[in-house]
Amino acid sequence: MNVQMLDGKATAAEIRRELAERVAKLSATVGRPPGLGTVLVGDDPGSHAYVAGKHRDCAQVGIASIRRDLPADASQQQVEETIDELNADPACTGYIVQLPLPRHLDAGAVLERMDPAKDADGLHPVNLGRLTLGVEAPLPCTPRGIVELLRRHDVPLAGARVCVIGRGITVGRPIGLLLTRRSENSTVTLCHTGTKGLAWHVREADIVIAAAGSPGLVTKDMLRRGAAVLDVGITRTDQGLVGDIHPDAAQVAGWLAPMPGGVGPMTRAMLLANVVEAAERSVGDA
Ligand SMILES: Nc1nc2c(c(=O)[nH]1)N[C@@H](CN(C=O)c1ccc(C(=O)N[C@@H](CCC(=O)O)C(=O)O)cc1)CN2
Repeated sequence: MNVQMLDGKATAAEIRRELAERVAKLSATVGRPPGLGTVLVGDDPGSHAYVAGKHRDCAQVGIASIRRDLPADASQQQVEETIDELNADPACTGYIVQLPLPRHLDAGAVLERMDPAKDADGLHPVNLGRLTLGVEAPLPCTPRGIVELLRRHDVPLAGARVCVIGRGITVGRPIGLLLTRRSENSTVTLCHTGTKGLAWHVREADIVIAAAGSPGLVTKDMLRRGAAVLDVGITRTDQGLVGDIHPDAAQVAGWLAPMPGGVGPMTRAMLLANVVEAAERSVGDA
């Protein structure tokens, strides 16, 4: 089978070029560029790398960066004061709280404290609720990136059977809300560690989205020939990064979003898109 690569790196670069033009227009209209804030708590190397990448992307498209890094032992109160500060900062168009937070912190309370209008990740309960209701809202970055990647590569979505593996807040839970909108019209099955007969569900699917963080979980014998297969799992090992999709899947897949270079770069690009859209909305509201 000749697999078509879903090249997230190239697609994200194209999106950044499109966004840079919109940022230039916004900056001229408003008199200053839109600003993205990040709140990072602790020393997790992966989280540090992702936040650094987000700020590099901002510099590339002309978005201003506001970075708040807190120590691993930061208290709930310290984190919430940082949230209050960003909520009040007019230079901050939107911001994110890098997840996961250290275990001693209440992530739900932190997300709820954000101003929903400044939620660049679409993870505030109000925005997830708006998404559920089908009302305009910033969309969670990875699910939005997945849909954008599939659309820009003409992978058919209407009527497609999608198997999502993983029920996390950033990918597994919200992706079903996006893909079952009338505009996408897919049918989504959400699988997780409690799912019986995972291989059966995967084999039924036209599109498989693996976001379980379980290295090599999906192998070629589980897949329908010609399926679109998206690797969203990232496990850091001594041998480097390992995805949820076994390398042999390329032998039967019709499309493949690899890790690295597939969905990850799209997540970053969609964060920029959310900030630009928030800035455009605020110009419209003024
Ligand atoms: N507040 C949020 N926290 C987290 C999110 C999120 O969307 N919002 N998602 C992930 C981490 N993440 C962005 O924050 C992210 C993950 C992976 C990549 C990426 O580009 N990955 C590379 C490979 C990894 C690497 O090179 O280290 C790739 O797939 O090519 C970008 C962003 C959890 N937390």
